[in-house]
Amino acid sequence: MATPHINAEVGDFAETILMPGDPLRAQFIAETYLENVKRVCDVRSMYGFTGTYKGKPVSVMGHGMGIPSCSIYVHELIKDFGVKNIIRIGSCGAVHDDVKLMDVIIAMGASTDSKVNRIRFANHDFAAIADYHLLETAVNQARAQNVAVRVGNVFSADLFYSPEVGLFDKMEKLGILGVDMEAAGIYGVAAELGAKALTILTVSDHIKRGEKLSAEARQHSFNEMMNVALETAINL
Ligand SMILES: O=P(O)(O)O[C@H]1O[C@H](CO)[C@@H](O)[C@H]1O
Ligand SMILES: O=c1cc[nH]c(=O)[nH]1
Repeated sequence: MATPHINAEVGDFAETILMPGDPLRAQFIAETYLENVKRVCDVRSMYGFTGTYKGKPVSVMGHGMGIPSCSIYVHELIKDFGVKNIIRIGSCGAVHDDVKLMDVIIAMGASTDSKVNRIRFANHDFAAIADYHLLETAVNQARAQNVAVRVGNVFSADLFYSPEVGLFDKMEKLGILGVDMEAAGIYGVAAELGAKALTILTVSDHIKRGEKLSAEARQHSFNEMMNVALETAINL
C-alpha cells in the first residue's frame, strides 16, 4: 500500500534497489541500463523504477539530499515494500591529495556529524558499517571489471557548505576517503530495520583543490560506479 512518500504497491520494488540522491540520475540509470522498465512511484518527483538487468529484477530510486530525506525513503522501502538490499550510488567530495575526480570509493564505514545514530542508540557511538556480503560482492565485481576502487571510511556531513575551519584537514589526517551526506544515515536505518546496505561513491569534487564536476556530469557520467553497483545487485 502507498505510504505518504512512495505511491507504489507492495511487490512493485525488487529486493535490491540502487539509490542515488538525484531522481534524474535514477531515471538515467533506469533508461540506460534496465530493460522492461516501469516507473513505480513519483511523489514529489522522487522517481522510482523497477526493471531487469541481465534478466534479473532490480529497482532504482532517488533518495534526495541529506540524512533526513534518505532516511524516510529507505525506512519506507524496507518496512512497507520489503526491500532487502540498499545500494547507494552517490557523489562525494575528496580531501586527500591522492584521491581525484571520478575515483570510485566504497564506504566500508561512515563517520558523521549527524546525531541520528546516537538518537537510535541511547546517545552512544554507533559504528555505521556496510553489510559485509554486499561490500565483498562489490569489491569482487569491481575487480572483475578492472574498476579501481578505494575501500574505507567516509564522512556523511549534515552541511554541504561547512563553516568548520580545519575539519577537512582533520578528515584527511584520519583517512576519510570521501565526504557525502547520507551513507551513515542509510547504514543506521538498515541496521535498525534488519536490512543490508552499501554505499558506493564517485568523487565529484576535490574540496581542498576547489575542483568540481558539472551538474550534467554528476547526472550522466558515473558509468564505472553504475556497472559495479548493477553487477553487485545481480550477484548477491
Ligand atoms: O550525488 P548524491 O547521491 O546526491 O550525493 C551527494 O550529492 C549531494 C550534494 O551535492 C548530497 O546528496 C551528497 O551526498
Ligand atoms: O556531500 C558532498 C557531495 C559531493 N561533494 C561534496 O563536496 N560533498
